[in-house]
Amino acid sequence: MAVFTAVTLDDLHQWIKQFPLGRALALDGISSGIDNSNFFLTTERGEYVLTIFENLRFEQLPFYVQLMRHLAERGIPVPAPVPTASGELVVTLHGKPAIIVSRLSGASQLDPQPVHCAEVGRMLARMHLAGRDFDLHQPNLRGLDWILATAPQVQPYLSDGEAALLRSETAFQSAFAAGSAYAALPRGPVHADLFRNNVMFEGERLSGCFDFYFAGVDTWLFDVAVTVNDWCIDLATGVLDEARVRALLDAYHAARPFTQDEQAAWQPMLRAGALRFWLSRLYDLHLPRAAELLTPHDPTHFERILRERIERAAPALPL
Ligand SMILES: Nc1ncnc2c1ncn2[C@@H]1O[C@H](COP(=O)(O)OP(=O)(O)O)[C@@H](O)[C@H]1O
Ligand SMILES: N[C@@H](CCOP(=O)(O)O)C(=O)O
Repeated sequence: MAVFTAVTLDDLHQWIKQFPLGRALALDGISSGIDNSNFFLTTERGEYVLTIFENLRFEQLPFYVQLMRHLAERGIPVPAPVPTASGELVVTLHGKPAIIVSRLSGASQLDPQPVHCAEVGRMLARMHLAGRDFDLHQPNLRGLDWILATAPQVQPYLSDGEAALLRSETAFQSAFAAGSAYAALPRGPVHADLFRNNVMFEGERLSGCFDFYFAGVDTWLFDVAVTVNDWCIDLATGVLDEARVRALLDAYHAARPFTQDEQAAWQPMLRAGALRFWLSRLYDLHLPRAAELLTPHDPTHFERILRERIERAAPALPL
């Protein structure tokens, strides 16, 4: 998509002076992405990305932007927000919240092999460990509370089979979340949307990850499940590819060993990760946001994944 909000170099001539970046030399809209207006920005000091937030309000941004800064300062390859001379990370441009962040190198790897999955697993474990001393708290806004509030809204639009699955899985997840194993799971800041299109590689080296705008505090295992459900599957069927699952989980485990409680929670958590995105895609399809001008992602993709996780156990977490 897109650029919802047009910006020109002239618009930036005075505006950019609040940043220690020198003059703006070039500005190019980025066509991919569906939530915000993003631009590659070249200044006298280097290469950056300018993001104008189309749906998030100012007060919703500190957690995401401060988390990116926290992780970047600890060597995790995420965009580093650029503060203004007065220390502000979020400013206003054309009446909307905007940030400037460092530009990451590389490109998405949409057909990942085990070597790429291992890199993602290693980086994800390091991200979780680096987030332990992050002092802001915001729940995962697409967690169980959101699921229980959203499911009834989409029910009227569903087939009998879809409606039955949604009812049974929300009941299953409510019972799972009320259990002692779930309560014992390690948790902290999670990305919660680490899909292939939000990570970049240079060859086999992971060079960055971005799009922290679904991040929140949740179980680390939820983040692993979301990631495995996108990086380690046959796209046509949702069936897990054992070599890629093993590569991702073994690399994660080597950096941050999984606990016994996580072993017990692994299968239900893969279902939770599938339910979360099946439901958000159903919502976007049947109840699109006013600003939603694009073809939403296909919900059936995650219905298939959920049914597959229910019917067939995934490879276990490494001990
Ligand atoms: N810091 C960055 N460095 C390099 N490319 C980026 C960066 N942030 C975003 N991009 C590019 O912009 C595209 C859209 O970004 P994304 O965050 O997915 O959009 P949206 O904000 O709509 O979710 C990405 O697919 C990527 O190609
Ligand atoms: N990645 C998720 C969430 C929405 O997608 P995005 O392109 O806005 O990151 C999905 O595919 O449903």
